[in-house]
Amino acid sequence: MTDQFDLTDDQREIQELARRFTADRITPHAAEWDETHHYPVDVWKAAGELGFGAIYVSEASGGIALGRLEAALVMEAMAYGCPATSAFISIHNMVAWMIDRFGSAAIKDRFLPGLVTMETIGSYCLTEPGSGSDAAALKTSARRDGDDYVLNGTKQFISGAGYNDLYVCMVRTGEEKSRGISAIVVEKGTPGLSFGAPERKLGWNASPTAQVIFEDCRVPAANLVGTEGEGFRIAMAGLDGGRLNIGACSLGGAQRCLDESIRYARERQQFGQPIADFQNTQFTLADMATDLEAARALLYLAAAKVTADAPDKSRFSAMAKRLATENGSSIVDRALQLHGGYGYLKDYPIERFWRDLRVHSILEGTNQVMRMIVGRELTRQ
Ligand SMILES: CCCCCCCC(=O)SCCNC(=O)CCNC(=O)[C@H](O)C(C)(C)COP(=O)(O)OP(=O)(O)OC[C@H]1O[C@@H](n2cnc3c(N)ncnc32)[C@H](O)[C@@H]1OP(=O)(O)O
Repeated sequence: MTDQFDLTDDQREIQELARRFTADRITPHAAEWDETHHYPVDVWKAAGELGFGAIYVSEASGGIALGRLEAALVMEAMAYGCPATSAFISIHNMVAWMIDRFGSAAIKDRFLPGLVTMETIGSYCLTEPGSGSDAAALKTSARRDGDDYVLNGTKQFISGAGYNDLYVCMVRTGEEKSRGISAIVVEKGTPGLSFGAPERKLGWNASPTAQVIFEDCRVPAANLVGTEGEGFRIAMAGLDGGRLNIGACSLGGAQRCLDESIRYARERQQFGQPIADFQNTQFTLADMATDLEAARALLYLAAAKVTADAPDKSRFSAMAKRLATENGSSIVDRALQLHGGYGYLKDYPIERFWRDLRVHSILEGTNQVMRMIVGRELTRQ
């Protein structure tokens, strides 16, 4: 359990704060949000007041300047109630950090105060209809025209599209594949910016997903994050942290399903005894707990490496994301099996976690891309 990990008092404090927030504001409503596809913006604002919108943004920019382990603790705690909500907070934190870490003083002053409090909410726009895993093949163009860039193209699978206020978009400003990409902030309401119809999904219903469409969308050149051509590296650096957070969301969801399974196994009677007394149940629970702790240990180690900016941080982040999301889905699947027919019903929370966690092996880099990152680094001369 997390409690046995050697956390500092400050880390326990933020973990406890996130757990209380989740118990009060997220868990009681998560099933309804899933059912009604509700995007809980009011809950974001309350999370922002606690500093959860800018967990690893510097104090100079108004953030709470904690490390990636603290961020993982918050994501994990929130995902215990609703993985989709927690994952959305993760994306917002990634966007705020990218602006803080790479943005000019002017764009930090302009955009970070709202992002930090979650008065304004940010989206991350990398994927396109024709470029998913091969992100550097993106085509959305940004042509320089005077003091502006003029954007044309479409971004795909964008969380919060149409609802959120700021879109950090990776766009093509040059010919060279990854070095011809820049990052730019586009504000909602900019002429030429529109959104596709909401995607109909298996899960993650509390987080809307749609296309972001640019048609001669004129954006001030001052909105560039970093320098021209730096966008791909900024996008990848953001994902080093984002992938940890998604892994942490899987840990939180899996922990909830393990706890629900233990409770159910003690209560459910079959063949004259609680199913918890059967060796099959005990072995299943034992494996679920072991797989969860193994993934958690690797993820916390990876978080420490990203905080320390260690040379192997990207590899560890990829390994941790892969293990936590795969173990997470497998734990939830076993929880569903242990619940029998009831696990398949919406009367129990398991099926929602099963649907929500499934996408974590796909987004913020498929687990095949995670293996590619690890394999490349291991075999590099
Ligand atoms: C409900 C919704 C369902 C679907 C949701 C989908 C949501 C999303 O879309 S989230 C976005 C997910 N997309 C991804 O994760 C993209 C996956 N792909 C990748 O990560 C990369 O393209 C990857 C790893 C395959 C590498 O690509 P590749 O084109 O070979 O680039 P590569 O040569 O490694 O690197 C190019 C440059 O970036 C730099 N770079 C690479 N990784 C990093 C990093 N982690 N940090 C900093 N710089 C980096 C490299 O050093 C290199 O720099 P330089 O040009 O100076 O040498």
